Amino acid sequence: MVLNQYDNDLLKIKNLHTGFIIDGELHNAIVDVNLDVKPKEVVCVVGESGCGKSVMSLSVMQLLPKQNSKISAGEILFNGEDLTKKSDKEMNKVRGKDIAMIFQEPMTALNPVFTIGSQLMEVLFNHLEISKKEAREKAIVLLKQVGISRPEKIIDEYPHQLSGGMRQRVMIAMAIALHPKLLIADEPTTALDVTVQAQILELLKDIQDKEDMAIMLITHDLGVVAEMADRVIVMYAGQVVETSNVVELFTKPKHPYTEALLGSIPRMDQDEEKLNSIEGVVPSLENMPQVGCRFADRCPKAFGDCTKVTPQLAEVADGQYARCLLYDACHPETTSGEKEEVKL
Ligand SMILES: Nc1ncnc2c1ncn2[C@@H]1O[C@H](COP(=O)(O)OP(=O)(O)OP(=O)(O)O)[C@@H](O)[C@H]1O
Repeated sequence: MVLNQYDNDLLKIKNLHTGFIIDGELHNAIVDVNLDVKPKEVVCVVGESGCGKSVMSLSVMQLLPKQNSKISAGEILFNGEDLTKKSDKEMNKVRGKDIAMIFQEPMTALNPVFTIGSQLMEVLFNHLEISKKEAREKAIVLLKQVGISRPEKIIDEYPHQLSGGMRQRVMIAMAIALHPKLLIADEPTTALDVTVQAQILELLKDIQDKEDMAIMLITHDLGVVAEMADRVIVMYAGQVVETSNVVELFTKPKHPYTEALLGSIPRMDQDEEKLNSIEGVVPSLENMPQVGCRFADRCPKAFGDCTKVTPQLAEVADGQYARCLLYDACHPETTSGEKEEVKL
């Protein structure tokens, strides 16, 4: 694939809508998602459970169940080529080689009845014409590269013989085996304890640097975001509600949902007994508001029009985008911080 000289994005998702067929009707799980990942960039996607992070990433990989899901609109451009137009055979070539993915629980991604070596070698055989001996040597090098000591022994072991952290390292080895330009990591450290989590994040950073690889890291952990991200995409109820570089996101969040997420991080100097949380839940697909802001009923800053006018994602500060009527010129914020109702 040749990078389009007019477009410096490695991945560009445009107006993506992906839905599930429930009781014969298509319900969109993600709506009008726009985002991009530049070469070598670490983009973190954050949001509460159920906000569409995984559906978005599985849409990129074309790994959603065909029988009940559908990309109903939009484009997923990778190096300028639309992945939604590719056949299964073409996507098999992209997966692993150009874009790789790791998941939260490596035990579910690894096959328990095959050795680590045979699973790693299979990735190599799928894309490269090499002998068994060469593949085994490459597999050992890869295991070393992800920090597995005694790789010559581990290569012949089965997944259940390894710790959670080692299994995730094996998954990372499989993911980087073919030097992909983009790694999608869906909650890669959630199932691990904190020390192992820190080691895995360190490893991902190190590999990203050495391999010149971009990472789209999906997480609900803002500590991970602060540690890893160049840029952050905040999702809520199937939509991107804010995108910003990491420093601005933490220092000058724009969307009330981002503010609420940041406000729910426990702080050492907090003397309140109760942790801050965002009241309410993300609406289910069947109960998604079709008009207005999807966060309105949980938003402390909501005003009259928020349930009536659907906000669009718009640039609200240099390089910072938010989907919120607070920044719509028709809905000016008063100096007192109160919102004015627009008089038509
Ligand atoms: N196979 C499926 N069939 C029907 N609905 C689904 C399916 N997979 C996901 N959904 C729905 O799509 C919405 C988005 O789910 P998704 O898994 O992308 O959320 P998420 O942000 O990744 O959450 P988590 O952090 O818990 O993984 C949710 O309402 C979920 O119930």
